[in-house]
Amino acid sequence: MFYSFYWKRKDLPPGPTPLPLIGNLFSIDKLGLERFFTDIKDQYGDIHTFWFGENPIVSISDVPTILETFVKDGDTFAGRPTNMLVTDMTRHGRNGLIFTDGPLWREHRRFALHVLRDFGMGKNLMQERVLDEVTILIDEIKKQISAGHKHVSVQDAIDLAVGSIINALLFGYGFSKNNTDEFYELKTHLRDFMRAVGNPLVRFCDRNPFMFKVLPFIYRDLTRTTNKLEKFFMKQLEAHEKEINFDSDIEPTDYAEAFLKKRKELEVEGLKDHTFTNKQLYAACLDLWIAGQETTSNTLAWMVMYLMLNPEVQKKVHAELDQVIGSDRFITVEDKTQLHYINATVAETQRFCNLVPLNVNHRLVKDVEIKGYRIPANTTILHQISTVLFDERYFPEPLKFKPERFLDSEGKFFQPSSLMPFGVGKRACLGEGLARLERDL
Ligand code: HEM
Repeated sequence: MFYSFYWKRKDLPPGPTPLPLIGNLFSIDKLGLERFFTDIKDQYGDIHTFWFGENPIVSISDVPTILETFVKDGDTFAGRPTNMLVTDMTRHGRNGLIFTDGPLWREHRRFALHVLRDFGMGKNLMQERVLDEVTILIDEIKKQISAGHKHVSVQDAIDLAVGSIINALLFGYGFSKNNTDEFYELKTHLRDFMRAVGNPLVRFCDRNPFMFKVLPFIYRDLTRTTNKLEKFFMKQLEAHEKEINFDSDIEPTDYAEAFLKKRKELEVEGLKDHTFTNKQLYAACLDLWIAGQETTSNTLAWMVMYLMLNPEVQKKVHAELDQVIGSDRFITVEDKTQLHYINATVAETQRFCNLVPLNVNHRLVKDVEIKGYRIPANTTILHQISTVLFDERYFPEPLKFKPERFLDSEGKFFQPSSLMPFGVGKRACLGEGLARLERDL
């Protein structure tokens, strides 16, 4: 009792009392993530500790401290927790982009960003792909309306478009033509996978490999869905590998091709001990799919919903579109600087939909002192985006949907540092550029 209620907590920032074994899970379940985090910030201050099982998580909720730590001292805060059984099971060890750290993560984050940038800025390939999907999406919705459908699911159309963009980025083809079945199959696998990963019992045992040995049935669903997903991705990868011309000098046009060509290059150079392995490729594809699909698709679906619920905002958006773009062409990224009210509406959507109520855990790679607390290396720590986005100090009347909060006195859009839906620092969202493109176009 003395250990549970006092000793293990004595040097950490304050927070709600954790129960032995389950930590604060009862309160989180009762209040929901957003309310729980806002309540503990109000009660214990901007730096506090909550517990997932026996694992403490230090959370920072104010912008100046987040910038001082995660941004200014980025490398110190760039680790990911090491003892995560579920991650290791689903990615065959510490592979991929989201949960790796150290040299492997640095090399593959840089590689993925390089690939994304090559498809984006220079050649505008990404913009073309996104605009193709926008055309298909609008045509599909128009088709359903003129066919007299009483219910048109904009969300489904957005979901398919976003899925097509991610798949084209990874494997070079979309889903919007004759292969929608493939998309729905993958969505089903991913849904089952996320359910299995999110199973409270699985989460509870995540950091205790011992539990896996004692209660292997807990992980049955997880193993089954992981196998299905892996089979799906490996089938696509194997088919793709057969089509690639490794002797051609033409630049790769998707991530898998770039990855496989890089591997070939390293092998030709005689480097056998490299990290461009099949396990890494599978895990990176899984991470890019998981991180890039629902996030963007749900943000866009929320935007449509907010416009429906706020007709006065919708009217102003329309007026700006009529004035700046007209009705005979698509918006391109070049138009962005002139669309102040639309930028503000998009920013307010990302604030208000608060897509990541619990940010991804980071790990301190060395001891630090924050606001008088000495926090040892390897402590799990995060910046809590969700409490920042609803903090009165940065966003007065946070529960109101008000695009105007992002317009200055001349009606020009500005983006404050407190608007951080993609996170900040070295581990900020790797797909931010792509997500912005999809969001804006
Ligand atoms: C509206 C859309 C999106 C939002 C709100 C979002 C938000 C985030 C957040 C909050 C993080 C965690 C930051 C942290 O660890 O502190 C993250 C990480 C990540 N995101 Fe996104 N994301 C979005 C779209 C995307 C897209 C489209 C992709 C892929 C193409 C993507 C790929 C990733 C990856 C790979 C990471 C892990 C980065 C790392 O650990 O180094 N995200 N994202």
